[in-house]
Amino acid sequence: MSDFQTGWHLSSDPKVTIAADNVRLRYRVQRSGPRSFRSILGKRPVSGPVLRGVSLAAREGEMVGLVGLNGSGKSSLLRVLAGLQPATSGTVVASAQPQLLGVSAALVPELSGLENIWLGTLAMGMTPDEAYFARERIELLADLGEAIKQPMSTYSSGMAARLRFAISVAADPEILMIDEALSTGDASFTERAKEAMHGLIARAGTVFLVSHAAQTIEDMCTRALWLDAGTLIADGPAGEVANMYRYYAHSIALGKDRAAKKALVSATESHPPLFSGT
Ligand SMILES: Nc1ncnc2c1ncn2[C@@H]1O[C@H](COP(=O)(O)OP(=O)(O)OP(=O)(O)O)[C@@H](O)[C@H]1O
Repeated sequence: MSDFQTGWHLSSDPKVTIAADNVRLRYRVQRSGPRSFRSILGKRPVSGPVLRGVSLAAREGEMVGLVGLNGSGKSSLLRVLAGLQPATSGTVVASAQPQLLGVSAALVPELSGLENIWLGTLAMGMTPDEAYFARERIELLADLGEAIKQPMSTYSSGMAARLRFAISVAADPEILMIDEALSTGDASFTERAKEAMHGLIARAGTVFLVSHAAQTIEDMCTRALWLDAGTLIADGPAGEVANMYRYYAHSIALGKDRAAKKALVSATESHPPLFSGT
C-alpha cells in the first residue's frame, strides 16, 4: 500500500479538495507519414510513459504551482486531474469538478467577446441569470475595451487568454486549473489576475497553475510541485522549489548536466513529495 493510501486522509484540516493516487499515463500514437516510412518503422502505435505514478493531495486555500521542463508532463497532469484525459492507471478524486482554464473549447472565434462571455458562462453551468450578472465582472477583469465587441478571431493570443481567464474565474470554481494562460498577459492584467485568484482561494478554493516562469510560480503560488520526466520529484514552499528549479533549468541550458543532476537530487532530498508510489 502506498503512503498516499495510508496517510492522506488522516489529517483533514484544511479539507483536501483533490487527490491523485499513483496516476500513470501513457500516450499511444499511430505512426504517420508516407507508406515507405511506415514500412520501415512498423505499423504498431508507439507509446511512452508521460506520468509515472504521481500521487498528490491539495487542500482548500492552496495555490499550487507546477514547474518542470518542456514535455515533463505538466499539462497532461492537469488534464488528468481535471478529468479531461483518462489516466492509464491510478485514481483521482476531487470534491468538485475542476475547471481547467480552457473554456476555449466552448468559445467561437467568429463571435464577439461579449457573445463568447455569454456562451462560456452558460457552458460552465451558470444559469442565464447568473451569466447575466457575471458579465460585468468578466468584462472588468478581461479589460479589453471596445475589442470586447469584436470577433474573437481578431484577438491576439494574450487578449484571448485574458478573456478565457476572466470567464473561468467568474464561475468561482472550487478547483481552478490554469495552464500557462497568465504568461501572455501584461503586468496590470497579471496583478488583477492575481487578485482574482486570491479571492478564489480566500473562498476556500484550490488553484493549480502551470508556468515555465519560475518567477510567476514564486509570485503567485503558496506551494510548488516539480515534475521531471513524468515523476513528481519535489513538493514544497513555492519560493524554495521555484528557486531550485530555476537553478536546475539554468544548468541544463548551459549544458552543465552534472550540476543539473545534483540540483534535482538535492531538491528531492530537501523537499520530498508527500507521497511515494506503490
Ligand atoms: N496528445 C498527445 N499524444 C501523444 N503524446 C502527447 C500528447 N500530449 C502530450 N504528449 C507527450 O507527453 C509528454 C508530456 O507532454 P505535456 O504537454 O504534458 O508536457 P508539459 O510539461 O506540459 O510540456 P510543455 O512545458 O512543453 O507545455 C510529451 O513528451 C508530449 O510529447
